[in-house]
Amino acid sequence: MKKYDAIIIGFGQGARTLATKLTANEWNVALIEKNEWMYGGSCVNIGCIPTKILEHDAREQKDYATALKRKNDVTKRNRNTEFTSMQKNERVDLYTGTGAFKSNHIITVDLGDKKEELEAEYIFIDTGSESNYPPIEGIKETRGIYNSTELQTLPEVPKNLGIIGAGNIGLEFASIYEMFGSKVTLFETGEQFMPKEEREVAEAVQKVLTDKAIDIQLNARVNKLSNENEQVKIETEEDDSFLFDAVLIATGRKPNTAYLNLDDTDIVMDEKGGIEVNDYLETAVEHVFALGDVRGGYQFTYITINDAKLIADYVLDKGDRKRSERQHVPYSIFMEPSFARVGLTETEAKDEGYQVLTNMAPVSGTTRSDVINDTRGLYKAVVNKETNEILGVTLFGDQAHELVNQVKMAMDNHIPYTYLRDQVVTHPVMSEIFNTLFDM
Ligand SMILES: Cc1cc2nc3c(=O)[nH]c(=O)nc-3n(C[C@H](O)[C@H](O)[C@H](O)COP(=O)(O)OP(=O)(O)OC[C@H]3O[C@@H](n4cnc5c(N)ncnc54)[C@H](O)[C@@H]3O)c2cc1C
Ligand SMILES: NC(=O)c1ccc[n+]([C@@H]2O[C@H](COP(=O)([O-])OP(=O)(O)OC[C@H]3O[C@@H](n4cnc5c(N)ncnc54)[C@H](O)[C@@H]3O)[C@@H](O)[C@H]2O)c1
Repeated sequence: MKKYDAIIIGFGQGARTLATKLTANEWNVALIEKNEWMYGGSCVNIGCIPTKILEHDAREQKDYATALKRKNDVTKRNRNTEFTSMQKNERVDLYTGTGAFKSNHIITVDLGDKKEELEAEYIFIDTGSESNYPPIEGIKETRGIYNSTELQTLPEVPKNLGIIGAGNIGLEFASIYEMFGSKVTLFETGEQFMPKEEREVAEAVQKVLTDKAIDIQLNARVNKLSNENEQVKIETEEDDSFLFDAVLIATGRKPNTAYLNLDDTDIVMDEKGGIEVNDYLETAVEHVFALGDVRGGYQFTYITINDAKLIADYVLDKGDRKRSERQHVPYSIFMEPSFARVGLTETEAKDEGYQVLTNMAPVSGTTRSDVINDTRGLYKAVVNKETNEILGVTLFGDQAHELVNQVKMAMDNHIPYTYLRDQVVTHPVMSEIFNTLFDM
């Protein structure tokens, strides 16, 4: 049996970060990836980068075939870079096969034609997440149903696209495919659109999408999928029926533990199927860690990378960072225009007992909106009345995905809102909106 200092199962962005740090400290590492088209993980191959390329090119009104080709070319190039960076690292053995636990510290790699057993004191699980399919009648056997990975490989844009789930993926894909010419219908079980977000901002998003002729069906419980001729029929509990050329399932992603054989270990799962970890991301088994999507919680590339850095510091004895000390985590939905948030909404802040000041600033009030000829959007801020610290912002409109990081930095460093209110910035840019937004 081959022995290593560490085995990493799954080659996502966290794995790459971790392998680089461990090998720089002279650890010998086995890195196991199940699919040869997934070196670098979801972000590089089927997630962040490919979808943001499509979004960018759709905004630039490129035709779909051209955008698809660019997306595929860049993805291939990035995957090769990921592969080569590990391949040429003399301390890494890259296995293309499926990793599974035989026991707490022994891993079996299924290489197709043979199996190998590997042993290590340290094991890191970075197996990501996979699409979650709700229990809808016909979902498995109906043709024309895709997850986000499959939809973005279609050679042509579906004329009529149904999307089940109006979360991150649902909203991003609705925006992208609408720009490429699809007639999009979104189905969401909830009564409210973007229920966890600031109401005023969610309503502004809903209006922009509706103005684009994206049909948003709320309170819509899809209970049957079937084929009618070459189309997909969606039937809802409310007895409505719809026909589409393609249907995207965007109802969340679940931790990918399917192949790991965790039953033969002492690793403990949480009630949502994520791998339970402590503040240093160590599982119930000593020296076995889980990072990124597979441990449940936030599903963002910057989280898996940050997890990897935290774990590396811990196992290499280079610092004492804890997950609970991680500061504010922002997020963006890359729609057109973009949406972003960090911290609390007004309702959440009040529920937590804060005395708050709030303010909203419409994008139409900025000089930037004249320059770009786009007045759509609304920014909202919530501030702690007692300390002047920012509790949260929800941003919708031009540059939201960039500007949210400015506010995150202010929040992490306890900079009072008055700093953003009074700061001198260049002109005419979107950052100026903070002078107005924080004038409360
Ligand atoms: C369509 C889409 C768009 C997204 N857009 C963004 C975005 O804009 N910004 C953002 O921050 N996040 C985005 N995300 C989320 C982001 O991609 C993930 O949070 C991130 O990639 C998770 O990284 P990870 O390291 O946890 O897992 P992954 O990157 O998924 O890596 C896990 C790897 O493990 C492999 N694997 C699984 N099981 C085994 C096994 N038993 N043996 C060997 N290998 C195995 C898988 O093949 C995979 O390559 C998006 C996701 C999707 C689906
Ligand atoms: N920009 C980004 O950072 C980005 C982009 C895409 C994906 N992601 C990550 O990928 C993960 C998965 O994205 P997602 O959009 O699939 O999940 P999600 O959790 O964001 O949204 C799923 C949506 O589906 C709805 N839903 C669930 N079951 C349903 C049903 N039966 N019928 C109708 N609606 C239903 C939910 O109410 C929810 O609104 C996210 O957690 C996110 O972190 C991030």
